[in-house]
Order: sequence, then C-alpha cells, then structure tokens
Amino acid sequence: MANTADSTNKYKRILLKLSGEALAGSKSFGIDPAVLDRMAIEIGQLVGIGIQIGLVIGGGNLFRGKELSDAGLDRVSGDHMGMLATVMNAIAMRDALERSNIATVVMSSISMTGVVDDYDRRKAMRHLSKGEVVIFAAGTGNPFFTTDSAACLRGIEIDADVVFKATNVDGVYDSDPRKNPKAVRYEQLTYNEALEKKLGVMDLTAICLVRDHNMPVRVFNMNEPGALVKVITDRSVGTTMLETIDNVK
Ligand SMILES: Nc1ncnc2c1ncn2[C@@H]1O[C@H](COP(=O)(O)OP(=O)(O)O)[C@@H](O)[C@H]1O
Ligand SMILES: O=c1ccn([C@@H]2O[C@H](COP(=O)(O)OP(=O)(O)O)[C@@H](O)[C@H]2O)c(=O)[nH]1
Repeated sequence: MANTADSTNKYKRILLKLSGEALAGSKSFGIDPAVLDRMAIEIGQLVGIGIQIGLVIGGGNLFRGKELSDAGLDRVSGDHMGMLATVMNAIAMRDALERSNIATVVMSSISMTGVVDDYDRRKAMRHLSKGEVVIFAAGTGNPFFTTDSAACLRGIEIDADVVFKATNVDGVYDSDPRKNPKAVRYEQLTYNEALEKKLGVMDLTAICLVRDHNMPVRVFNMNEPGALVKVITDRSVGTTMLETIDNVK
C-alpha cells in the first residue's frame, strides 16, 4: 500500500467511488450541475491538503444494464450502455473539476480516442503522483460487473490506502436501512462478516476482491455538505470494512 502521509494527513492516496445517482441530486435522472460543483469543491479540498485522488463514478443516474435487460434489451448491450453512461458522468466531473482549477484526466477501459484517454495503470500512477485527479471511466470494461468492482479493482491497482464508497446511507447496517428503520450501523465490519450476512451495500464480487487483497473500504454518506473532508479526518464516520476489527481509537 502507498505510504501514509504526515500526521495531519492520514491518507496519501485514495480511491473515491461516487454513485451515478448522487450526481442526479434530487432528480431521478441525469446530472445536477449544482451537485457536480459541490463535489468538485470537496474533492478540491482534499487535493489541497495533498491527498492523491483516483475517482470512479457509477452510471445509475443514466443507465443500468440490469434495468435495461428487465425492460427487454440484451443484457450485454445494456451493460455496454451502462459503461458508456459512466464515461458521460466522468466527462461532466472532469469539466467541473477543471472549472475549479483542479488538473484532471479521464481514463477509460473502453477506447474513445479524442474524447478521453485509454486506461493505462503506469500513466495513471504518474498523473496521481503529480497531484492530478484521475477519473477511471467505463467500469472494468466488461459486462456483468459493477462500478463498485471497478472501484475496488482500480483502488488495488493504484496502491490506494483505502477505497471510499460515497453513498446515500450513513454506512453499512445489519440490514437495509431504507427497508428496516431499526437497522443498526456498524462502525467496523470484517469482509467475511459482510459476505456471510450478504449485506447489500456493495456487491459480493467487489467485497471478495478487497478481502483477497486486504484493501480497506469506508462506506459513508456523501449527501451532506462537507462529508468528504469529515470522513477523511474522523474515523468514526461511516463504516470501515477490513480484515480484522481494529480497536485502536
Ligand atoms: N446492509 C446494508 N447497509 C447499508 N445499505 C444497504 C444495506 N443493504 C442494502 N443497502 C442499500 O444499498 C444502497 C447503497 O448502495 P449504492 O451502491 O450506493 O446504491 P445502488 O445499489 O442503488 O447503486 C442504499 O441505498 C441501501 O438502501
Ligand atoms: O465493470 C462494469 C461497470 C459497470 N457496468 C454497467 O454500468 C452500469 C452502471 O454502473 P453501476 O450500476 O455500478 O452504477 P452506480 O449504481 O454506482 O451508479 C451497471 O449497471 C452495468 O450495466 C458494467 O457492465 N461493467
């Protein structure tokens, strides 16, 4: 793993996963420019304190392969559309970051010459080392995967200290908090517990990947202003998924 930075900075390099839905804000489809700008400002605050950021953005605000397939489309075609949706979100985020004067590169798992760069791990590492934000678009490039898996994969590849999954709930609960108001949030949770209990906050493929490579994951709510800086500086925010429970406070 990348070395942690000085004592004021717990993390040197992170992989941040934003769901596509988060970009839609209060709308059910598309991109809310105000949300994009808020996220760009928060990402800029982390860049400002020297944290290197790899970003994976979902596509659920535009297309999801499973939903298209439920509506009658071929699943692989639907997944291709879902991956292209993540590229559109990545371009929108690059635009917002660059308007905030944050150097940003989009690297796609599916070639799109002249629009975004191809994914190349070594080039990505060089951009990150220079303090540029790298947005990894088009998921893993393969159908039947999710952008959570892509985030875990890229996080491991770029030697991130941690994968942050920004979502619309406050962390991982013992059951779905949107269905069970009495659900209890975990502060920490082992990968195996999440797998055994089939906790639905992240797909099982992604959890197996982080477990096998011992990559910590922190799940937190991005809907409140300042959430990103808070989760970086306060370890009690959200839920940390890791190999064994760590009692050091
Ligand atoms: N045990 C759980 N803890 C937390 N969230 C859960 C759990 N089980 C299911 N969920 C659901 O997971 C969702 C967050 O996952 P996310 O990937 O951001 O959304 P989506 O799957 O809609 O793209 C929440 O909206 C929540 O309802
Ligand atoms: O490696 C990947 C990543 C994503 N997708 C497709 O892209 C869609 C959008 O990604 P996701 O559902 O993970 O977005 P999020 O829920 O995070 O917004 C998925 O539903 C899949 O159809 C895919 O086929 N392979």
